Amino acid sequence: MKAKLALLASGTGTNVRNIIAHFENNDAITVDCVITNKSDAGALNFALEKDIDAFVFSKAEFNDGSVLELLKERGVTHVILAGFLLMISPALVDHFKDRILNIHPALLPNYGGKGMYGMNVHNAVYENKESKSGITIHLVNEEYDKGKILAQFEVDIEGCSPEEISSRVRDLEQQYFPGVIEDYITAN
Ligand SMILES: Nc1nc2c(c(=O)[nH]1)N[C@@H](CN(C=O)c1ccc(C(=O)N[C@@H](CCC(=O)O)C(=O)O)cc1)CN2
Ligand SMILES: NCC(=O)N[C@@H]1O[C@H](COP(=O)([O-])[O-])[C@@H](O)[C@H]1O
Repeated sequence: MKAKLALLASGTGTNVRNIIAHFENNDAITVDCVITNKSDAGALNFALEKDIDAFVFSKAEFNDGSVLELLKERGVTHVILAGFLLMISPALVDHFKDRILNIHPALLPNYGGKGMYGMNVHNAVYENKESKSGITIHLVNEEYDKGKILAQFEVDIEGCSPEEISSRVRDLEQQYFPGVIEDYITAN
């Protein structure tokens, strides 16, 4: 069965851009749409550049069933959280059970949960003088960052500033996230 992805993002969209590029010539797995809660999200521009439908919804609409309805109407099979900063509702988690993937910019279970996003994560890792950081790709359940871990990748961060940590972690995201998505969908 062909897979249709909805990419959810709130920020600059480097992961959205990378995922779109990765699946551009893939007939089995396609990017159906990009959805954001921020009208100024960079992710919107990357979608429009590639003629991929893009939508902006409010936080309320993510929770009142509007986004779920759109996903059903479009026949989306998997939801990819690519720097999405709102809690995914129980209704969405239930409908897409084991079919929502998230990337977290740290080595869970450490440095996860409410408030742990973007530079907040890298600042905390820096303050705790960690020698390593990395990324975690996991299934999404009803809590922040508690779903089944699918993959983790580490990077040395000795002597790095929070900004340098962010850069090294982003490199891991670019290198691994699309492939983990593809492997998971292909195997399940
Ligand atoms: N049901 C789930 N929803 C989401 C998950 C998840 O695992 N289960 N992952 C997050 C992504 N994420 C970490 O990977 C994350 C994103 C945002 C927050 C957070 O604290 N957000 C703030 C609001 C920020 C804003 O509005 O700009 C908050 O909730 O107060 C924590 C973790 C995506 N959704
Ligand atoms: N906890 C969630 C979280 O912090 N996600 C992080 O937001 C960034 C989005 O960047 P992008 O918009 O350039 O893809 C990424 O580093 C991603 O890991």
